[in-house]
Amino acid sequence: MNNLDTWVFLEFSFENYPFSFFSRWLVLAIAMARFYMQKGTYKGLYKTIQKTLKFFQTFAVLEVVHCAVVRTSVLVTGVQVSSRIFMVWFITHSIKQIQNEESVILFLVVWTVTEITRYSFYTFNLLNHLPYFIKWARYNFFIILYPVGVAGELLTIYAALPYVKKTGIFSLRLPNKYNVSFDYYYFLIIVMASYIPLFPQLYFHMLWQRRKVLHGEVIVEKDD
Ligand SMILES: CCCCCCCCCCCCC[C@@H](O)CC(=O)SCCNC(=O)CCNC(=O)[C@H](O)C(C)(C)COP(=O)(O)OP(=O)(O)OC[C@H]1O[C@@H](n2cnc3c(N)ncnc32)[C@H](O)[C@@H]1OP(=O)(O)O
Repeated sequence: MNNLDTWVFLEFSFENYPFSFFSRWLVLAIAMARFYMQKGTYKGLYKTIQKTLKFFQTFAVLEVVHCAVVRTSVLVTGVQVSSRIFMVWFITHSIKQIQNEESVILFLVVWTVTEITRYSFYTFNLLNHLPYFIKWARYNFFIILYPVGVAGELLTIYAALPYVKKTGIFSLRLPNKYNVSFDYYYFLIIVMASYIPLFPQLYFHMLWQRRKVLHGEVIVEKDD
């Protein structure tokens, strides 16, 4: 195998990708911890880690592709991945004024802890040597981390609203040659509102998984 083949194998083979995702999020955690220890502040943290974050989180679309081979819901995974990609590219990347908000650091830390736990779970599971602590962490941490992460995301979108209104970013006003109008400000309000029906579905999905894995209960979930 040449270098490219090796890279493609490591990145895209089903057996290896949990480990590669685990190591990426670990790299991000180390970068965040180093930044905070050196500077003593979270201001500027996003700017320092943004390239790594965008690269890793964008690659998470592979998770939707991998739904073809793992026992997981494409709908749940799709909502989870698309909301994260939306946060990364259409909120924090695009609206620079909010990059130093505490809420950004909040969801970044929560995502990182979650993904390190989740991918270490998948990695050890595939190796058939799963330490109980990792299994326990996978199916307990989310109880707190999910709502905290969602709060971080919603507060960040909320903080972006005044800038979106002021700059008119991603909005299309009439008159224009397509004769259509689009207001990103109201779109963001709809996105925030959509957490109300969608988030409980993701949360209950995880609660069902928890009961199945930790307590051996078999639950038939209605799915796509
Ligand atoms: C265009 C604008 C869109 C805007 C949309 C706005 C609405 C959004 C509302 C919702 C927002 C969510 C926000 C979110 O970003 C917030 C956070 O994440 S905060 C941080 C806390 N988060 C979590 O804890 C996430 C927990 N949730 C999940 O992990 C997910 O539900 C999911 C990623 C889908 C994983 O669920 P899954 O069904 O896969 O459960 P399991 O992990 O138990 O796995 C089931 C079985 O599949 C095997 N598996 C799965 N993936 C892999 C893999 N990659 N490699 C190997 N094996 C894998 C796993 O081992 C299980 O197998 P088995 O049954 O044999 O044990």
